[in-house]
Amino acid sequence: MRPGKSSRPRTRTRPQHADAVDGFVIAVDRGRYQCVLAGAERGVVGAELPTVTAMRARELGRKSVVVGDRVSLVGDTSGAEGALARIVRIAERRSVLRRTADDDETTAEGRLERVVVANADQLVIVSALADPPPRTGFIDRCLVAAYDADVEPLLCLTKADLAGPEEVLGYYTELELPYVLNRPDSDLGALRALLGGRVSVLVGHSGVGKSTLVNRLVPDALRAVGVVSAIGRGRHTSTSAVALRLPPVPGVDTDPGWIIDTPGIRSFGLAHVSADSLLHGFPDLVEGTVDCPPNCQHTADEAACGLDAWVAAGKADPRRLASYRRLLASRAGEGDSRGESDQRGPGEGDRRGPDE
Ligand SMILES: Nc1nc2c(ncn2[C@@H]2O[C@H](COP(=O)(O)OP(=O)(O)OP(=O)(O)O)[C@@H](O)[C@H]2O)c(=O)[nH]1
Ligand SMILES: [Zn+2]
Repeated sequence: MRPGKSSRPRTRTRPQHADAVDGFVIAVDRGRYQCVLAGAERGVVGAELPTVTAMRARELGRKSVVVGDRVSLVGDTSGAEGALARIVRIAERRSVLRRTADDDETTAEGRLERVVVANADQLVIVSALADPPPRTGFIDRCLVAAYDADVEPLLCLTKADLAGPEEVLGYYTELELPYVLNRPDSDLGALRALLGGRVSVLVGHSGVGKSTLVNRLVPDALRAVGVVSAIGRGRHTSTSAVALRLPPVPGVDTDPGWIIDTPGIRSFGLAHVSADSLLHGFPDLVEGTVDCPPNCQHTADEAACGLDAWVAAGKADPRRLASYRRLLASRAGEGDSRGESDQRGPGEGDRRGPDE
């Protein structure tokens, strides 16, 4: 079952792991990591996507491994039943998305690990146009998380058969936000094209039609092979993010991409995002801050904040400023309520915080 085992040197302290193979982490469940070997990841067409189960090598120390991580694997990477490989290296992450403080406090993994997804290229913000009505506050929060993580946002507006997109799109006119409209009978071609060649994270509130969309994008059969049989093994899994391989588009030779579904993630945390970075989620407001006093927190109680005049002059939608300030306040709350170290260091005690 384990080719070459007897002929290999069995030193446990090989410094470099020259024989390590590259893998892509698609699911995490109770200290076990499901990885797809590089190569298989791109090349496999059809149902079978072989996965390797791995655990963390002790040498990783306290470094976490999350879905989307590119890792180096040693040991038994055959993927055979019962085989266990070891993750010995985590490649530098090109992006990191963190969850909010209140998500998934019930598991040890959830409490310890705030990073949910690494190396995403795109954040697909799924929002219904009706039933439930769109929540721009949620979309704004996701946009901030995306810009902060250097992940491209894509607005996916579902239930377009129930309501038009004009109001939502009107709110975002200044942003030139890429978007797709979805209805039960719509052709997914445009969306698939935007997902091609990338790792895209899907996020959305309950009821917006995210599962419906994921089911249409990735047929059940593919998922059963890719993840359920690999980690489910008949028991309930506590996984909070799962990468799913998109099926190849007939007649198209390019990489169809991956989607990462985030069933347990209600939103993304912004406690680590500075007030100025938060502003990057509101490019329509940025210019309005050029005349702000130094260290302006841009909150409503900053008497000299330039944003009030900017909005009063009709340069931006007042709802956008209100949304920005709500996020500023909630971000401070996230840090406070969970005892997380917030942005204001002890040395800054004489400066008032954003929400006080
Ligand atoms: N009219 C309409 N209904 C839809 C559409 N997409 C999904 N639905 C319905 O909306 C409801 C919620 O869809 P789900 O896919 O379960 O929503 P979800 O976002 O996954 O929500 P959770 O399962 O709670 O996480 C279901 O009754 C779907 O049939 C759509 O495009 N148009
Ligand atoms: Zn200001």
